[in-house]
Amino acid sequence: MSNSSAQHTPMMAQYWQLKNQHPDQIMLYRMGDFYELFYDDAKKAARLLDITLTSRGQSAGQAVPMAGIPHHSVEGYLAKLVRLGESVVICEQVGDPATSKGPVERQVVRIVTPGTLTDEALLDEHQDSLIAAVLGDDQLFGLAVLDISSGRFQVQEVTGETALLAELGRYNPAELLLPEDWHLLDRLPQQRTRQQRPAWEFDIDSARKALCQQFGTKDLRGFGCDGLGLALGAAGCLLQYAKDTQRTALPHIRRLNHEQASDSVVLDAATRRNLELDQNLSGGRDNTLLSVLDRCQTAMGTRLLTRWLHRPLRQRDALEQRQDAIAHLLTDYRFETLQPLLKHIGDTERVLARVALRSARPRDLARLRDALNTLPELQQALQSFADGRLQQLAGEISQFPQLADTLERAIVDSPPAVIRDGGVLKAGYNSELDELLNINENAAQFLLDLETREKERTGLGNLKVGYNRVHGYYIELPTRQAEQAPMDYIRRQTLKGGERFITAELKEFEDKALSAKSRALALEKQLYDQLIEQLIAELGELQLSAMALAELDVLVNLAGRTLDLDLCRPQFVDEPTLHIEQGRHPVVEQVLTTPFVANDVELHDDRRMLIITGPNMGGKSTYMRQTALIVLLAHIGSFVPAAACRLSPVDRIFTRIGSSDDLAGGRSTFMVEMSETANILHNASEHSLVLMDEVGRGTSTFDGLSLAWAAAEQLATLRSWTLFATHYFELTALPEQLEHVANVHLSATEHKERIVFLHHVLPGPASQSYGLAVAQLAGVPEVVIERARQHLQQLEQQSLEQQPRPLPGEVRDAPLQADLFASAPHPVVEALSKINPDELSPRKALELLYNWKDRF
Ligand SMILES: Nc1ncnc2c1ncn2[C@@H]1O[C@H](COP(=O)(O)OP(=O)(O)OP(=O)(O)O)[C@@H](O)[C@H]1O
Repeated sequence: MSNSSAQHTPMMAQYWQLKNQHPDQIMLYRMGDFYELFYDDAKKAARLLDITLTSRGQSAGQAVPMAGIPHHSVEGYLAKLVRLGESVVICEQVGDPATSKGPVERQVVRIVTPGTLTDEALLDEHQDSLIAAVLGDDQLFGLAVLDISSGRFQVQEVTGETALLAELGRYNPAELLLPEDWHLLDRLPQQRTRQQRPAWEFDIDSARKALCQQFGTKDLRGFGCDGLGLALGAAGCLLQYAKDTQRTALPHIRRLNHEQASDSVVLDAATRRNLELDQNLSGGRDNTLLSVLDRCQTAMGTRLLTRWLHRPLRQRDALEQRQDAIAHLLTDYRFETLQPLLKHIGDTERVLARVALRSARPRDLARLRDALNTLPELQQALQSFADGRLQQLAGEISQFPQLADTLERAIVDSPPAVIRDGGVLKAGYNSELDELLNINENAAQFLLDLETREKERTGLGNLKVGYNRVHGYYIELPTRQAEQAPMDYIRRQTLKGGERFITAELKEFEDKALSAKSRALALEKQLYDQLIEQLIAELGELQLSAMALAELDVLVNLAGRTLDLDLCRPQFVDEPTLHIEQGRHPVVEQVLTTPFVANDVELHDDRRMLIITGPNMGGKSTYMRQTALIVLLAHIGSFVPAAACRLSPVDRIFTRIGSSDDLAGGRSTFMVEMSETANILHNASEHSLVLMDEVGRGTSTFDGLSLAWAAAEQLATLRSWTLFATHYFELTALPEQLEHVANVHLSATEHKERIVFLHHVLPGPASQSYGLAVAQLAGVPEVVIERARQHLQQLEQQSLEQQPRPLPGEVRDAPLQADLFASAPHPVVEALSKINPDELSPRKALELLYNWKDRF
């Protein structure tokens, strides 16, 4: 059904005129107190929102399917639709119903899409809400990312598909814009809301112009973006999309940040996931690095800390500045004076974005008022801090005495949620408004007086003066007294038990009161808009202050956490080093009920790889992950969970941990494992930290062992910092062959036939494997364990006969050990072991031979 088909009613004709411009989005069409949905939109919304599908008369000869949402509860429905990945077009009545002929004029005022949200109710305060655009060929990609709820706008060019996917993994945008018919469409992750845009929207020259216009600059040199091509194309498309959806100017988007991959420690998507930075492996937020580290006072602080964790830095200067600031805040517990002040600052960043979009709510302004009122005290505290970065931040946090004063005078202490019904501005802020409100307030007294007067005049004791929204003011008499109403009473309404009247005097009052009320509301709205304009005039300074406040919050938080979690300051050094004394896993140590066993890591130029062996459950993964987390924390400028730490800067952290199917992407466990390994072997350098956990276990023992061996050899050649945990015992021979490789193992012991894990990392290879002991611990039935034990003995015996274990010092080219676990002994061999040839007749022997020949 569309506008083009046959004759519609005037209302439906108007609807189609707007709907045809947004065929793929759900349209909410304002009609009085409801937002209505029609046709397919109604059917879809009924299904998604579980609301009733009805129909509204007929248009063009057919019933019109319809569903409706009360306007005051639209936010909840919007949130649900957007979370389901839908975009929603909001159509409001803009004409005056009293004066319009035919349907009231309507307009699209806003399009709500998953990536362009700014309403507080639709956003998760602890997570950035991003939209990204991407374009490019097989090799070079332009990527632009916008956070419309803060104004942060970033561009970069990335080389290679893996790097692009890693960046998309880092940003995890709620919505992704792509050129139509883009050849790489299928290779991008499925789950995001994607919008395909016409190719011309990515045009680089037009983008350059639009961006300069947005920022009010001649070129993009000031942002270090002039040399970019594809990234600008992506940014141009993104900006246009943001304007289309918001339908208003975007004054808070004031600059473009050019991100360079070389500034940060690269984390690929798998590493981000494996290290459980802000999401655990089951997708939740508990027991993540962020959950342990974040006690920020403001939501914008939490979001900044999350960004830091996802983008560790390589610039030593910047990191040491942060460390100095944390150390300074720790001295004399200075951070404690700032914490309560920062709490008052709130989420200024998002409040300012709503101010810029002119959608700020009264409570936003109240929060901003509280924040601005806190600044003088905060500044005063900062003045006494003699630290470089803290002083810089203090310089960026301005004070806004005039704005603070205006907001203080203007906004009531606890304003209502919306400006619509008034009650937001304080008495005394504007005399005209006060006067209009006075008329209203005096009305109550006037009516009481009138009632007393009329009772006296008429002698009718049951006379009442009242008000109702439809009929206005009235004088009410019970039916039996209505006959006695004076001549000047004009009948207005008959009720069941009474009559309502109006008098000339009451009518005159009503006109004055009602007009005063609507005039007061209009004036209040106008004054409110003026306030917003005043704030917009200082938006740049306000945004700068908010950014600095968020950083201050993160630093104060890191100082606080240093004390609570017993962290130490890591020291960056030039010579290749990774030295950790008594390192701990910050998350595991929080959840354990038993004491955590701290362990050292000692790597340097002559010792770059550790082959880690030990029983299952021994703590290999924990040891490797804690090392990665310590290195990562050092690279965000934080203190780290260890007694001491010295390290040279790393360029990337790679992890090949655990097994996860990528069924949606059509890749098996082993395929995922090998793709990740390939990525590591292609990209690791001598500055990279590589964690390899049980590589090769996804395939047969021979293949797996050979692959693990070769991968370890290659990493040793690349000289990456490598922690290589394995159950292939053969790999413990590697240190004898390769320089700078060493064995360590996780200790365990047996006590009363039960295994006890000590979790200590000790030099040398593990002495035995304990696999069966762990299985027993896990509750595998005793008969199965016993059977496995017999089988193991048999296998070990055979393996010894076929291939003795390497002697210390013996050098081998490649692993040669038998396929220990893949196969049982051949049945012929088994049968042979059971017969005694001396007892066989020649005929029986020949029979057996024929028999075996037939069967095998
Ligand atoms: N240093 C430690 N101190 C105390 N407990 C630890 C320590 N390391 C690990 N653990 C405990 O042991 C459990 C198993 O650790 P982890 O997963 O690291 O073992 P693993 O050797 O990698 O096992 P698998 O080979 O089966 O993967 C952890 O969940 C934790 O409870």
